[in-house]
Formats: sequence, C-alpha cells, structure tokens
Amino acid sequence: MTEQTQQNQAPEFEVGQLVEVTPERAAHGGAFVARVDGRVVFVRHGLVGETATARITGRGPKGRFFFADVVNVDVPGIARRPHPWSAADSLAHAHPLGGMEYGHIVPTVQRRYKKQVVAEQLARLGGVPAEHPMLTDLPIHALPEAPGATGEGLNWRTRAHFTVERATGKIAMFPHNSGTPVPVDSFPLVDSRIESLGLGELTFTGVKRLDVAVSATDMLALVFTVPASQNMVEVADAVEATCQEAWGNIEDRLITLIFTAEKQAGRRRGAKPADIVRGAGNAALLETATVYAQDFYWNVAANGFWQIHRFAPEILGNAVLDMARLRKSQTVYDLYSGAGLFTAIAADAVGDRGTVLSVEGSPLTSKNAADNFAEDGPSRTHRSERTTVRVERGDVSRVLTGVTAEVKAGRFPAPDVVIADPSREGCGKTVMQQIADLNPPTVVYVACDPAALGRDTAYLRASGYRLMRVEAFDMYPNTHHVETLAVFTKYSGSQR
Ligand SMILES: C[S@@+](CC[C@H](N)C(=O)[O-])C[C@H]1O[C@@H](n2cnc3c(N)ncnc32)[C@H](O)[C@@H]1O
Repeated sequence: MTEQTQQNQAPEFEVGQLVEVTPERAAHGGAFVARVDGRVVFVRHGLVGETATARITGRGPKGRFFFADVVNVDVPGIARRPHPWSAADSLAHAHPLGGMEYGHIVPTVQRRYKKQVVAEQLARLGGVPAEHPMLTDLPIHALPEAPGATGEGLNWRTRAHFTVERATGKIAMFPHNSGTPVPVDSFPLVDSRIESLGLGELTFTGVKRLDVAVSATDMLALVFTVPASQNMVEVADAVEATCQEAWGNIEDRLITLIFTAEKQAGRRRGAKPADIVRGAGNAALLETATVYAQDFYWNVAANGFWQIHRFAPEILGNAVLDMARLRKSQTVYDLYSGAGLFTAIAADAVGDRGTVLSVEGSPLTSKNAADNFAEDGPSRTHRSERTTVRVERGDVSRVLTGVTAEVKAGRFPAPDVVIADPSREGCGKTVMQQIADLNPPTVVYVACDPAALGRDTAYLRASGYRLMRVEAFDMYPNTHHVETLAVFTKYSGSQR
C-alpha cells in the first residue's frame, strides 16, 4: 500500500480533537511536522522529539494535512523552557498571541531549527544539493542583545504595531488564526524605550491602529490611524493630552505623535485630510549605522520601512558590503531599496565615479530615498558626495524594463552587482529573469523568507548563476523568522 493510499484511509481529525504528537522536524512557517495515524499534522508551539498533546485547529485542502497547537507537554524536550511571554504561550492560553511562536525554545535550538529550514528550502525549492557543505554547515549568526533587554532575544524590535480595541481604546494584538484582538499590557520583543512608555496602560479612544517606532538616535514616533468616522482633530487632542499626562513634555522627550486617516480600499474615503503632527514634530526619524567604520545616516518616515531589529542595519550593512566585494567606479542596482540602507553603503563604496540605482515601490519610502540622496542629503558621505545615485519609485519589474532598454541603448551602465532585498513573497520569476538578462557578475540576495529565497535561487541557477555563499542571521529571535544572505555569481565554466 502506498503512503498516499494509507493516508486516504486514515481517519480524519475534527477541529478541537486532541492528538498525541512527536514532532519530527521544524517546518517553514513556524510549525513542526508530526505524523499521527498516517496523517501529517503541522504542530505549532512544539519541539522536535518531545511527546505532547495537541489540539487540532484546522484542516488542509482535502484533509491532506492538519494544523494543531500543543496544549500539554507529556515528555518535554530538553530545549523547552518557560515561555517569556505568557500571552503567547499555548500551554497557558487556548488562543496564544502570534509574534513569539518560538518563545518556548532555548535560543540556540531556535537557531538550529531556522538553519535547518533555510537549508531545506534551498535544497528542496532551490535545487542546491542537500549534502553541499554550504547547506550542511550553513552559518547562523546571533545578533548582540539589545540594550536594556530583560531576557535573551527580547527588546530588539524598534518597530511594532498594535490594533486598538474599539470598545476600550486599549492596544491589542491578534492570536495566530484568530481575528479577535486581545488587549496586551506589554510586548516583550519591543525596544526598552518603547516598553517604558507603558502603552498598555493608556487609552486611545477613536484610534484604530498604532504604529510605534524608535530610531537609533532616540527619536520616538507614534502613528495613530484614525477611521474616517472619527473627527481626527478631536482624537488628536484627546490622545495628545493622554500622552502629555503619562510622559510629561513629549516635545522634550523627542516624541512625535502623528495622526493619519485610515485608507479605505486603497484610497482615503471622502476629502483627504492632512496628517496631524504633534509633539516633537518629526514625521521622519533619523537613523544611523556604522558600517566598516563609516557612519551613515538616513531619514525614514515614521511609518515607512526600516529594518526592525535594533542592530540589523549595521549587521546587514556590514555583511552585504562584505559579500558584494564592491570596488571603486562600479555600478550597483539596489532593488527593493527602502529608504536606501544598502544604496548608501554601495554609493560610499563605489565612490565618485560609481553609479547606484535605487528602486523602491512605496511612495513614502521612495520619497525618503530621494531626499536621502539629494545633493546634500544625509545619506551622502565624503566618498559618495558626487556618486551618481538614481532613485526610481515604482515596481521593480516595471522599472527594470525601462532601465534594461537604456542599458541596451548605452544610456545607462549595466550592473556589476545587483542587491535584491524583496518582501516576503520574493522577487519572482519575471524579476529574476530580468536580473539575469542584465548579466551582473554578482547578485547579493537578502531574504526574509527562506521559501522565497529557495524559489528565486532556482530561477537564478537556471539562468547560469551559482550559489557561492549563504549565511543566516537570527534577526528575529523568539519568532520563527530568519534573514538569509546569499551570493550568486555568473557561472562561466563547463561544470555546474
Ligand atoms: C525587505 S524591505 C527592504 C528595504 C531595504 N533594502 C532595507 O533594508 O531597508 C523590501 C522593500 O521592498 C519594497 N517593495 C516590495 N515589493 C516591491 C515591488 N514589487 N517593487 C518595488 N518595491 C517593492 C517594500 O516597500 C520595502 O520597502
């Protein structure tokens, strides 16, 4: 009897049913793979090798697999520890909050699982031989602990967002697999400067969502999203009074409050109200990082994209520079560039006679990039004062179509190095083909999703590129997320 037939004949599980599981390995996405009565169950909050009772929470298409949460540990694995945040602990709550799903695992073992998942995706989806030492010995780096951290892998998030409960005005977060928000007093992953605000004790009536950010230069910004049904000025007045009462003079403390209208189906409903800015009045935060002894600066909108781990800009900046091996006068394309983290570092490295193309789709973040690289913009260094930095706002594929035509016509230089740092969905086949058609000798891929990296690796390999180096960074401790840097070079020999 085949495994498939066995599975078809195995009994189905009901949602809510309890099953005994012994997870075999970590899966992409934060769950662990277990087999129960011939069926695959993706178990969250588990641990490889331990025996636990799990409650079935969902069913995959045609019952081919199931989802479950561990609710009781019968024989704990040695890597299990008390969860640092009870609200996210499946042993303490029937609907544990998302965002810290690896909290019950000791950090060294969290990294072992992440490394295994990256290697597996590169092998399974990317076609890299599983036994290659690049995968079997894949390095995964821990980041330094954030200042003031109250535990290992805590307080590293310089950006966080909360939903605000309509009835109570209290900040709240969502359980994994549930649309019902749960009020939170604290979130142990946030930076200690955010944690010290005690946001959970305050009431933000009339607000729908709160985004909070703290910069490397100690500037704090709170962005309140206000539904169209509310009077934004009244909401802003009330929230400002609450914040002044709780924190004293917010201006002196470099705290900015920004009130912005909720977008309705992609556009603001009714007349577009201007954002209201109060407190220190900084709609953008000044970020800084030191890379290979050079200090860099960027202005980043309070709700624009910036790497969320306190030390990520510095660690990733150093690693990308190290892997890209940039030289004077080269041309670098920085795709999915955000506010220009890697653009700045590349421009400094290629110097006055070099060129950097920076492509970003978000209008807000792309505007930051354009300002950062204006003639006297904050991201220029003494070495990149006259570097040609071209900032393009738009979809990477669309921009590359135009740029490729310019390259063919000899109006713009072809890339020596492409840096690609896409969102979780990855670049995809079209963009990878466009990159390959531009024929850069080196591609540095910065991946926040191992499966996307695996898929995009396959496209690049099919176009004659070879994976030369891969390293993972534990930039999101206590979650299943992991950042991976991969370097590809154009293969010109006869062997693959
Ligand atoms: C992971 S972030 C990286 C940003 C930057 N490299 C950094 O480290 O700060 C990905 C960025 O790609 C942008 N983005 C996502 N899809 C895009 C697309 N199709 N075209 C252009 N930009 C896109 C997002 O707005 C986001 O700023």
